[in-house]
Amino acid sequence: MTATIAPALAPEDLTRLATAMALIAANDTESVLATAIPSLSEAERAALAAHAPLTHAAVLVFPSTLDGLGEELAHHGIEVGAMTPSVVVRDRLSRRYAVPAAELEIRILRAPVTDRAGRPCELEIFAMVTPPELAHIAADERLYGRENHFALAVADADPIVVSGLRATIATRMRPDGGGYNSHEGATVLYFRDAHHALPAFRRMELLCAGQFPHLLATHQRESVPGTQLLRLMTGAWATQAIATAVELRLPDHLATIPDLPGLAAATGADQDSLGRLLRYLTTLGLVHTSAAGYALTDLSSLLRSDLEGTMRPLAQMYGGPFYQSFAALTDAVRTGEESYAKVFGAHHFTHMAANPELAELFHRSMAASNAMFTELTRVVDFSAAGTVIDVAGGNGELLARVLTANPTVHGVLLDRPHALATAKSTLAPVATRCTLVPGDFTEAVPTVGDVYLLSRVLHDWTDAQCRTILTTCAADMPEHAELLVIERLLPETADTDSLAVPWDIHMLCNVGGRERTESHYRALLADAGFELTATCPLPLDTYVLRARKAR
Ligand SMILES: C[S@@+](CC[C@H](N)C(=O)[O-])C[C@H]1O[C@@H](n2cnc3c(N)ncnc32)[C@H](O)[C@@H]1O
Repeated sequence: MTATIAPALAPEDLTRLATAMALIAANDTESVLATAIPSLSEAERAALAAHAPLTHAAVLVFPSTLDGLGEELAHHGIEVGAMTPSVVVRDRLSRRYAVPAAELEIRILRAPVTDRAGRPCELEIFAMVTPPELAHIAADERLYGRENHFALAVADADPIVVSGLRATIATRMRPDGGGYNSHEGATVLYFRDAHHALPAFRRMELLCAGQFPHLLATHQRESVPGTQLLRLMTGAWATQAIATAVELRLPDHLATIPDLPGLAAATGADQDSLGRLLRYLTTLGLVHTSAAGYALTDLSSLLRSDLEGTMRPLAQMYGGPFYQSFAALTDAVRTGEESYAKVFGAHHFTHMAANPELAELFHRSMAASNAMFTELTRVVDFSAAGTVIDVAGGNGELLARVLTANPTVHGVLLDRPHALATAKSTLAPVATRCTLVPGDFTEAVPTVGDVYLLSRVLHDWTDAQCRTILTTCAADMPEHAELLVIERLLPETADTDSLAVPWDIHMLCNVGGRERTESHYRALLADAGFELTATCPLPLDTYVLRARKAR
């Protein structure tokens, strides 16, 4: 006589198991990746699939007992192998529901299934023995399915491969904990996209044979949302640490002095405090610390004052005047008016005009982005241009580069009188081919040019003001002349990272302007009678937009 099996599984859990099996049957590695992480490029998806194919879909169920569970599952067509204890999911539930881990009995069972491509996969079943006093866990987990996931198994798990795969997924899905299961000799890393439209695709597991304690620790830290939030909230500390470093001329001294007492003596700083600053700068990637002492990194080398195109003035501006105006960002967001004018009593450009020293620092800071200027002379062929007009060219850094790279070209620098004062020395090496013209681009620009530059000008102004500037240019430029607009471009879609996004806030705060998308600039140019003919990328997320008068 066959013994009757008392059912241990609730009907809703059987339904959930059937749904998970159907999901695997309807998917394969490619489709799971395409659905779960749609922003992956085709190449990334193919590489991920090659390194870590789909291995299982997991469901957490709540039997009253483990006795007879295998037979009951078999009765429903789910043939499972041996049970192993769960460690990671048990610990997650223990933390989530404040129940001691020792009081949770969870086993892992696996049933072979095939995906839609006919590849062998598994249904992974976490079975948590659920006495009545733990019924609330079952109810909550069934409702939210927090432990449901698809898993990718890393074929040849080594630390480099695992860290690369982890980094690729972590740019799209948030790290969501993980652990090492000693019973299975495997590390699991979870990721989550809480906003994914399909609940079944909200979690992903990277299953790696072996132990990766360092990687796991990083993943666990990143999984705590508070860690990331603390880093973000204290971003201003990094701004100030860098400003302090340049104030003390630390990057200059680090070039020759490796030891703390020597650095403290050279900078005139308190040794203990300087040591603490150096430790923070090390975590920011600005100082290299080793047994040999302290040294500059590629990043902090850019802050040396003797470097051509040094970024030191930028560090001084961001840690100085712009730091103060950013403190009033709330006001700018509330009113739509730039906070700089409220903090300093005048619009940015008026304030600069009245403060020559600050204006000089500002213009040097603008010139610090010389990487984009150098590239512009490579991307655009200026050699056939008789005259290049740099409209609001600041301290002449860009025009100097254009004229130096093109020995037959003449240049005209138009700007406010105070800006021209700072331009004379920059343009001294090409002075015989260059004219400085004080003026106002809302009234007139020189009429003799073949190429007109508007570099980082339009982003300082509202759309209406941009139309005035562009209309003035269109009216005064010869028919054949080309207009080159150099700006950061806001991404047309939300999923692309760009420096233009934070700089848009910078513009709001400091000048009352804005960063724009390419299509926004195209429309502004069209309003003034220009047509955009090409857009070419430059370093530091900037672009040159090439335009001609529409015919
Ligand atoms: C952000 S800076 C850009 C400087 C330079 N083109 C560059 O890319 O480094 C803006 C420039 O616009 C100039 N400017 C502001 N108002 C102006 C006006 N009404 N007419 C001409 N230039 C003006 C400022 O003096 C400043 O040099």
